[in-house]
Amino acid sequence: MITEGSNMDEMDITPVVLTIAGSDSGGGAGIEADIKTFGSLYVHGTCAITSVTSQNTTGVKSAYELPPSVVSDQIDAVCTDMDVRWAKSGMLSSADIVRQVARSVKEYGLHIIVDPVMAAEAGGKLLNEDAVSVLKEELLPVSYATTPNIGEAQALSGIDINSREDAKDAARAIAALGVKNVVITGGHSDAVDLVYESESDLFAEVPGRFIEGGTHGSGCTYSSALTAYLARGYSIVDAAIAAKEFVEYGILLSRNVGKGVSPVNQMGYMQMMATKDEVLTNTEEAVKMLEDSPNFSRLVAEVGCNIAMALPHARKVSDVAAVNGRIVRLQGRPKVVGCVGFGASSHVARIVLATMEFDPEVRASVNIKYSQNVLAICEDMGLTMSSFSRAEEPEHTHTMDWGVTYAIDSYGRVPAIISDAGGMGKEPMVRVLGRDAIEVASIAIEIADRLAVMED
Ligand SMILES: Cc1ncc(COP(=O)(O)OP(=O)(O)O)c(N)n1
Ligand SMILES: Cc1nc(C(=O)O)sc1CCOP(=O)(O)O
Repeated sequence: MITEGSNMDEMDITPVVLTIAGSDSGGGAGIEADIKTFGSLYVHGTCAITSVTSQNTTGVKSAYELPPSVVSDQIDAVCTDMDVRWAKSGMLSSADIVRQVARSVKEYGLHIIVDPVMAAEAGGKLLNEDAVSVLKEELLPVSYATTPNIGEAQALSGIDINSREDAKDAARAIAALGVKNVVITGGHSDAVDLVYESESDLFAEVPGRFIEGGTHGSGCTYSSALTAYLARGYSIVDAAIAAKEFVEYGILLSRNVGKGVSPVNQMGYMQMMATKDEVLTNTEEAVKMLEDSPNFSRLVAEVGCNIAMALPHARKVSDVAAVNGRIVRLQGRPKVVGCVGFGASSHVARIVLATMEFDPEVRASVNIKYSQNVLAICEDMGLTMSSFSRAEEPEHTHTMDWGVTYAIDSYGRVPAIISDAGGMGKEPMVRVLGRDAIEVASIAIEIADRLAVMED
């Protein structure tokens, strides 16, 4: 129940952040991207619009610049009413607007993150040429951070960036203008972001991955996520790590709207967090089912068992939930050691990741003890089956990646069961595959129950 008191408490702790930027009618970049990002990161977003662009996924068609006094009126309205400490700027359009923003930043003591937006990816100028020098001379000296991409960093520093060392030189040159922190995004030839803290003269590298998907508005989304995390008390490096992850999920879950470059989905991160909870809950329930099944102890392998379920679009072991200490046999019963978390499994997680390369819907697996009886029961249950032989494994591969790929390739599609008869010092194993952890646990328990009937 929301009472007046609890609402007030919430208002007391919600940071208010301000974006000073242009509007993108296509809803992918600019103010629209910023406000959606702020909302999904639990800060209250406010705005001062600098320019109204008629824009879509194919580019900027026209821009209607607002007078600097209208920009400052909006900033005044917000800052005289609310406790605004953190702000960001995006499209500033003209030298006069840049000058006005610098004045307002000083007047209200704002910690501003300047995204030095110069042009839209799909085409369209967003900052007049004569405004660049004003940005360097008047706004950056009063800024907390700036987030140029490689092209913008070159334009601000005058340094050609062809290597990580060049990027470091450029970051130092930009910081010399007076801005405290410089975050160069996008890497030179990789997805690494560079964070430079001028006060300590320290660099941090934030690794990333190239993600296929819509990227329109990625710069705006990154800088607004960075601002939101800073407003929530993160350090500049932690905020840069978190903002990168936010944008990666936004690109991954972008929706295919428009005829050009699809916009980043600023709700993607929230959706992924909700999905993470679902995957954890499903895996935890499945683990409990196995622990509560006395017959499952018959299927506990010598090396122990693990049950794993991956996030949709999983690419790495840390995208897969499993038991962090495996399931073992203790006094004739299955016993879960540890708890369920992401990145907890190596073997079963790799089985799932290799399977998802063929069928992204098959996101779960459990390994069980190998025996001829188990294989006969699987056949009897009508489960589709394939296998691999460790003797055929080439050198320098990971058995789980190679074996699963081999078994699926030779069967022609993803089967429900993949087995191997073991090798020198390697236990033979059966793996059950399915859409979620509860499904594979149910199949494993049915196999265990049938095995009990067969053997007793
Ligand atoms: C109004 C407006 N502001 C900024 C941009 C540039 O956005 P960015 O996030 O750099 O993304 P791209 O447009 O380059 O894809 C913009 N387009 N419009
Ligand atoms: C050691 C081992 N090998 C397996 C196989 O399927 O061959 S399953 C397994 C145990 C589970 O390992 P983890 O906790 O790394 O997923």
